[in-house]
Amino acid sequence: MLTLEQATVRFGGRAALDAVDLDVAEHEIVCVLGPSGSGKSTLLRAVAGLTPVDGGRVLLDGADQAGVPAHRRGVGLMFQDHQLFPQRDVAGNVAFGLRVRGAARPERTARVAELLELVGLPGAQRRAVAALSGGEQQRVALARALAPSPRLLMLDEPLGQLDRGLRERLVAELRRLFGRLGTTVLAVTHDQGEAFALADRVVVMRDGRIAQSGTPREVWQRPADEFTARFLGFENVTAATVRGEAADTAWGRLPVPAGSAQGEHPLLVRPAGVRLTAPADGLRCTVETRTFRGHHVAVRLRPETGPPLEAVCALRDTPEEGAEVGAVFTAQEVVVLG
Ligand SMILES: Nc1ncnc2c1ncn2[C@@H]1O[C@H](COP(=O)(O)OP(=O)(O)OP(=O)(O)O)[C@@H](O)[C@H]1O
Repeated sequence: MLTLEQATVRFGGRAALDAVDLDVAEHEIVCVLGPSGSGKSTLLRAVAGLTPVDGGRVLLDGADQAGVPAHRRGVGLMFQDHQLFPQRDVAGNVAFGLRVRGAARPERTARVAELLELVGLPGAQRRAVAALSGGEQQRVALARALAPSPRLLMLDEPLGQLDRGLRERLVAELRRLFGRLGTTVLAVTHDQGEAFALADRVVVMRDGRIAQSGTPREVWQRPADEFTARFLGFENVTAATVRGEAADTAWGRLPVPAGSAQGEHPLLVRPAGVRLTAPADGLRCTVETRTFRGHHVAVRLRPETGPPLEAVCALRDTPEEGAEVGAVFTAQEVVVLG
């Protein structure tokens, strides 16, 4: 339903969006992920019609949007800081887009009630927005964006201001809600957890280009390159020379899955692929730090050769800080990167 063809936006000669091709299907939830300045907001603004494209095309349902102003594109926008109208009550905020569209009062009243029910704030019509919690304000902003039934809903860091626990809850709620409504969503976030929990498809951006696009599982399991792997928080990345099902690296010779690309490539070992043994049975390492993460412990190792390694251990198997251990690598958790 949304197509970008070679979409380009330049600011003073520099491309913030650089010949981007992207398709979003009806009912799909796509999350654009990337570091600060990678062009995520520019992408949203170009689709919304708030920033004109300098090259390429934006199509909605097959129609080129060149020259179509933002308010005629039929897209809903929800920004990071909600931008609720503080002088209006909840109903006044939710009804805003409906009023702009000229909906009659009975229709507005019914729609506002329906939406507040949907976002989990039934009966909140007359409450003052200033008196709402951050999570409640976020729900009101969402109801307001959904009110005119946009064909495409765009969210820019929708949960940016909220604390982690609330974000995790809301993200699960949002996914269920969008699924039920069949909403097509293009969301932007720099938070991987949020993107992976919300999206059917994740698009990773770097310097105005798409570095990788795939299902959360695909991107997580097979990051396309070193940039994406590091951006996702993987630290066990090193240069490697791959021959057959083995790779020579600074950590010694590692097993790699059959069919891996051959020759010189960066190589990623997921932390689950680093198993701890007796020092003599693997790469000798010193345990530097241990970080408790609920059901497991992240262990940072200083190997006798090569960069630091991150491993995960079960709570009861965790070695002491300062202990000498051996590291053994599991081929299934090794990814030869592009
Ligand atoms: N109006 C503007 N004028 C000049 N440069 C701009 C403008 N808007 C964005 N840029 C530049 O374009 C690049 C991409 O910015 P953009 O806001 O799209 O990135 P982002 O990925 O959304 O970043 P963040 O996560 O920090 O919001 C940046 O280098 C930014 O400085």
